[in-house]
Amino acid sequence: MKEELSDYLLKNSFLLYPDSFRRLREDVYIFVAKKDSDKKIGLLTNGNFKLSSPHFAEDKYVEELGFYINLYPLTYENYLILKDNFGISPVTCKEKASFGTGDRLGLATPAHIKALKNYNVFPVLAQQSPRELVKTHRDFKDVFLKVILGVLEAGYAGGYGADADHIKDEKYLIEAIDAGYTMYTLDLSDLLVKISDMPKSQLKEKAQSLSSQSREIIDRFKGKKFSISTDEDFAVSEDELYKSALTYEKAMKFVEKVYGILKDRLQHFDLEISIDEGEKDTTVEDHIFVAEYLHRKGIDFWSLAPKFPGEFQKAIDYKGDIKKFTSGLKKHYFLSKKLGGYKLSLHSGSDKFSIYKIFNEITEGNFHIKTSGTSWLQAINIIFERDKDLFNDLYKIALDNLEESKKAYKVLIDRDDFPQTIQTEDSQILLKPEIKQLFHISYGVLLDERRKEIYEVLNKYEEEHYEFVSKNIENHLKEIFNI
Ligand SMILES: O=C(O)[C@@H](O)[C@@H](O)[C@H](O)C(=O)CO
Repeated sequence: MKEELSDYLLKNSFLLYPDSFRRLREDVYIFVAKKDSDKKIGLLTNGNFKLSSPHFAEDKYVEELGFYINLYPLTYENYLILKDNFGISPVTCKEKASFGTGDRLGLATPAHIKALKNYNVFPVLAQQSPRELVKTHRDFKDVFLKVILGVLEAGYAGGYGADADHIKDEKYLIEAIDAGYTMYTLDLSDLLVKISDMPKSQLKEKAQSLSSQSREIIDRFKGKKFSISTDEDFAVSEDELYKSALTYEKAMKFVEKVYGILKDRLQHFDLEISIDEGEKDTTVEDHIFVAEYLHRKGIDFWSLAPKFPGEFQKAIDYKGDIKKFTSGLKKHYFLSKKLGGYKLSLHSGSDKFSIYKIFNEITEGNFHIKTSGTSWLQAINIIFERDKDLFNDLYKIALDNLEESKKAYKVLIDRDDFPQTIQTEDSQILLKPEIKQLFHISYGVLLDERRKEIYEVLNKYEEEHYEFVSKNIENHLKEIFNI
């Protein structure tokens, strides 16, 4: 039947995505088809199941298929009808290992699935932060819908999650809840109290105002010794615990508030606490304070993203001392087991090839890794391959706006690191770390200035784009799982 459908669609100028064609129930088949760059959800039915605003030919009975055919835009309304009938929604994660793939352009989900489905890892496909939404002029619903479309296009019937990433306020939280996200990453970085320049006397004075719960945590853990293995142990410092309490207590109130909202509105969700974008590495005392505080408030979080030793800059490999990273990771993992069953999450996880294996090994496969910009860079790679003029244009725009783009991301590049024009004959040029970072953080301005042109190239070379994205994610996974 797939071939007949494909022929029929072709006659009507639509291209069928063959993997998308599947039976949802006895009398309903679903598929995705595209005309130019416009993708539609198609249904073959016996005439009694419909979505709204049919686009193709309402209730047209097609003799050679033996079904009625309709094509629909994937609107949120249509998603809800599909969801209620066929359970195509994202779900919370029950697996040990999970991997997040942000898709800034809303085009990459089929490619992400192609790579992820071959590994024992739970895919979190709709992962986007408000920072990314603002820069790409999208919203949580749009990200969500593009992922659903990608899931249907790939014919993927497995579980997957949707991560409202780096939530810092209620407005975005509510938008994500309304859209149907399953994972909520609370980014506490803006709420951390800066104590690094406070004199000791002021610290002491401030400590007087800590809540009784914070004091209890300090009393319970101060001076405690933990043994990771026969030759690895660490002790918890009272001074450091005070500093952690002073730094994090305010942020804990935000988590409490958000948790209350999530509990009121949702039956199931995965909650991630992200403290990786703070100014200093997460100490064991920070970790203990945060996890204990939340547990004592009955807040059951799914994962914690500490700031591990070393630099986790966007788009490039880990920078720093791998021994220190390993030792820090061991302590955090030890604590995550000791304090209660949440996993560790690695943010800025794109291209951190030199530490993936260690991360998997030390966490015994209990981890979450987030990537996003690395998939956007594959779009840039395609443009480099297929349209040098556009690529040169994008390079110039990115350079001209570097200072603005740097405001949102911590990177070490400067205007002086870059030549005025780029050697496009050099096929390795996009592997240079500074070039990767430049494009990685410039997506906002590039989409503002050349959105139409970028999407046109990616639509024209869709298969190649998918190939680039899936190979790249596969390279990440191979390294993680040491394959
Ligand atoms: O760019 C963003 O805002 C996000 O994609 C990231 O910060 C995300 O949390 C991440 O770490 C992806 O690598």
